[in-house]
Amino acid sequence: MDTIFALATARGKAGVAVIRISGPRAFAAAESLAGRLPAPRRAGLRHLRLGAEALDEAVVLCFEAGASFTGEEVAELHLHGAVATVSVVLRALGAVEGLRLAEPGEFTRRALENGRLDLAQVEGLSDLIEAETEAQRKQALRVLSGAVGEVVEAWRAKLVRAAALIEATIDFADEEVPVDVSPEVLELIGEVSGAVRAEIGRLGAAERIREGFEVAIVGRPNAGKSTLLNALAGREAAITSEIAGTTRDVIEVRMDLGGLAVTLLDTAGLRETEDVVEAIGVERAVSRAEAADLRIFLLDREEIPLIAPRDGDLLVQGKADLHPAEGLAISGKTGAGVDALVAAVTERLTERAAGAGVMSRERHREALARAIRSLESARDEVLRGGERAELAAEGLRQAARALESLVGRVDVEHLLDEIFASFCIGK
Ligand SMILES: Nc1nc2c(c(=O)[nH]1)N(C=O)[C@@H](CNc1ccc(C(=O)N[C@@H](CCC(=O)O)C(=O)O)cc1)CN2
Ligand SMILES: Nc1nc2c(ncn2[C@@H]2O[C@H](COP(=O)(O)OP(=O)(O)OP(=O)(O)O)[C@@H](O)[C@H]2O)c(=O)[nH]1
Ligand SMILES: [Mg+2]
Repeated sequence: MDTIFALATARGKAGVAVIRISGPRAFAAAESLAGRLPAPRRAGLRHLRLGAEALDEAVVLCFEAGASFTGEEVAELHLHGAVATVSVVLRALGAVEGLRLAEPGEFTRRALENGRLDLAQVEGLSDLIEAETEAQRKQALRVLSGAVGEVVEAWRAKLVRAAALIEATIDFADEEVPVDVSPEVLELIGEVSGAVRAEIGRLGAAERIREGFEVAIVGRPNAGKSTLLNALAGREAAITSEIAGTTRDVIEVRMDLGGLAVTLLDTAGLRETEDVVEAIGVERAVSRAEAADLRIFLLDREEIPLIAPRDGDLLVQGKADLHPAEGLAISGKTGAGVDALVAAVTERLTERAAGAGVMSRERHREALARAIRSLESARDEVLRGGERAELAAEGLRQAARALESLVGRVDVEHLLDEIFASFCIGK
């Protein structure tokens, strides 16, 4: 097994920079620079030297194999965060026999291989590092702490019990008065499918928290959509003008609304048009608005929107500084009503986010759907009864395997490269 090392903190000038070394030669490598190492899990201040050359004065922290993040020997060098310091220490480590630079996510991959984290926790760790808002941080931390593994284990235990009940009747099929286990088996299958379906129902909201909700501003040309976007963004993200048909491309602005990641979309004004380029813009506006989680319809007075609002969408009167208005009314120009609009959007999205479960990816949705299919076929076999018991038990085992793939106990080798490719070096 190679010993790997990398800068674990962000690149560039910083107060402190941490280089992490993991593998069988981690302590030996750290010792070659730092001299006598502090006791494991005790920080010690050391002069790092390469021969006679002083490299830095650093804090050194060691974790023994079996009690570290990766499960291997880990040594950390907490350096002064100068670009030149990091660079000279990385070079010195690269010259140590048996050491090489880590690939992206390789420390975490080792943690997975050594059973320190399950696959869902690895995804949670990846999400945690990507987290920019409070909701993302909370959701990722829950997953990193093993929330997915806990639900999966509870479901799996029920399926294992149901399969065992069936197996028992197969083994004792010759008895005079066979016990009918099917009510209990059906009950267990029903409980697990109900819970799995509920989790599928909560997955969309969790996915939105992870990726961000999309909120589209739509309305007729000149309604003031781009002006509103700029007011919300606090900067001139979109061009505005008195010429109808100014916006053509969809303009995206990322925001944090009450701890939720939101991508706000400014779109082309909706109208029939001879202008080929504008028409493409209108087409994009319609399709992005339809796909968005929420639409803000910016209306002229008494105007009927060109696409249909859905339940929960916001109908807002624009240019409220020019005309008296009722209900939700804003002026992108003066800023009047913008705070109330933000509050209304935040309230609606917060309501949806409240329905989030612990699973948040397409991979999870697929595994849950596979589990449901196997549970349905198992239930059908139980209901048919008699000779089909073996098939019912097999369906239950398949469902259990689908659930286990969530935490990576089976068939996930092919997923790993993709998952780790998105990690930074040093994680
Ligand atoms: N300096 C430093 N800070 C860090 C990390 C790190 O690697 N180094 N982490 C990196 O992500 C996070 C903390 N995660 C960690 C997870 C497990 C262990 C660890 O040593 N686990 C052992 C001992 C557990 C214990 O003492 O209770 C184990 O699980 O056996 C360390 C850090 C955030 N802060
Ligand atoms: N008085 C007033 N004028 C506004 C307001 N919002 C926008 N305008 C003006 O209305 C015109 C159109 O504004 P835009 O924000 O470009 O309108 P838009 O909806 O993005 O238009 P398209 O991109 O063409 O669809 C500009 O001259 C703005 O200055 C407002 O709240 N009050
Ligand atoms: Mg515009």
